[in-house]
Amino acid sequence: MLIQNIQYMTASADGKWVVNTGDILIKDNRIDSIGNFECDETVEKLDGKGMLALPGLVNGHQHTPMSLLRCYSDDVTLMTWLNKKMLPLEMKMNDEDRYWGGLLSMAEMIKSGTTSYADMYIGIDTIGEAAVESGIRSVIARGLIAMDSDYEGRLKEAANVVDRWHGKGDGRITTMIAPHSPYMCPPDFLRAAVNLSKEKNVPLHIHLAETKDEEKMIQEKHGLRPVEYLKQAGVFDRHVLLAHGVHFNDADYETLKTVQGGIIHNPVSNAKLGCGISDVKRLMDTGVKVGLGTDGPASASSLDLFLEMKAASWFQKLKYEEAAVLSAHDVLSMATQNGADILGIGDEVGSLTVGKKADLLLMDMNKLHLTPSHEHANLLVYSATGQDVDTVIIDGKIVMRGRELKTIDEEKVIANAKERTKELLVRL
Ligand SMILES: N[C@@H](CCSC[C@H]1O[C@@H](n2cnc3c(=O)[nH]cnc32)[C@H](O)[C@@H]1O)C(=O)O
Ligand SMILES: [Zn+2]
Repeated sequence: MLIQNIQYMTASADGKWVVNTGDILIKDNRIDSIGNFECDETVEKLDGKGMLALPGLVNGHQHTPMSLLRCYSDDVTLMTWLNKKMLPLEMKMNDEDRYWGGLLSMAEMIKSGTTSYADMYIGIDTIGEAAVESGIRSVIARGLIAMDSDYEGRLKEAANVVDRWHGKGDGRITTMIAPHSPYMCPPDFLRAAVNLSKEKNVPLHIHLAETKDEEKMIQEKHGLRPVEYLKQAGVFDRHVLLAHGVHFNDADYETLKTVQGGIIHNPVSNAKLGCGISDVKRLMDTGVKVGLGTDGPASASSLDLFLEMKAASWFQKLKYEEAAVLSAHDVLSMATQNGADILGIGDEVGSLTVGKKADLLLMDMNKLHLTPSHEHANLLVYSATGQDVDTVIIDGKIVMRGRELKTIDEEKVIANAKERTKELLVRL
């Protein structure tokens, strides 16, 4: 496929995003070359005039089936939301619910420009199926909570997810091991999860330092800070995706200095659940990689990463009372290459680079709110929304064109998601 006459964004070594114009040639599932070409008529052409190409966005932390619980419980603290509202309903969810909820999330993500994302949930087989069907790039993991004593069964399920799914969907599906959080995993269970990630040679995915309550709980139970607790269990010996990272002290930043992987910042979820504002500037100054995520649709309520980019930048500027903090350029890198690196797929995706997998979006720039274009990075972060994404290509395949999904029947997903939700509520 040849995308002709397109403006495209690449990040230079100093972290600044620049715009170029040319043609992008995609062969099979990779970016073959970028420049100016003539191709014969056998090559599919895509006119890029008026469009701006970007690397596909990476949503680094998700619980896709929770789309069925969107706006079911809001305006309460995290621990009330999770224990009183989410978990009881999630216990009643079946595979069919998770399939349609998963697909609903994937459709929403693709429509707003997300091409890769990380999922932590249960009933992963149905999520895997939905991911393969939708064409999205997905890093899936069985969320591990020590709710009963069947640790072995849960760890086995997590291992099975890796065995069955790693590399599926033409390599679009990869896997992780996901102990839920310090407060949901006792030490031996957490250590067993770390060992499993070693054994299976896949990264870890865990919630960390999301609330002050968490800090208190871990202190009371184990006499440690959440970061120390993870350190003692060997979490930082592995590549790890740490979701949230809001509450750290000086010693924590010191520990995080050498972390492989990094923090996925979920500003909208953190704001809505009243958790606090992660110190992204300090993390970055410390040398910790920071990516962006929405968290589940029941906490963020929207899966539009363009909204997260705005929130990330706004909140840091407010926190520091300094407009120069967390520029649009930094935020674009968080939503692309940084996220891809933290998901362990940064060699393959995250930038428009020859040889990488062809995951990209074409933004329709012919819009009132995107006119004029002095500085594209600023325009993308501060003015654009997911609705401005016109075309999405994942793994060399067009999954959306002219805002029409090619792999997912949108109306069918909406109808089924509504139906599943109705039935789920009856079961409660
Ligand atoms: N409930 C499952 C495993 C959970 S996987 C992912 C879990 O993370 C929960 N979750 C979603 N967002 C957040 C968050 O921001 N912090 C903590 N947990 C969350 C969500 O409710 C879901 O139960 C079991 O029975 O084994
Ligand atoms: Zn979460």
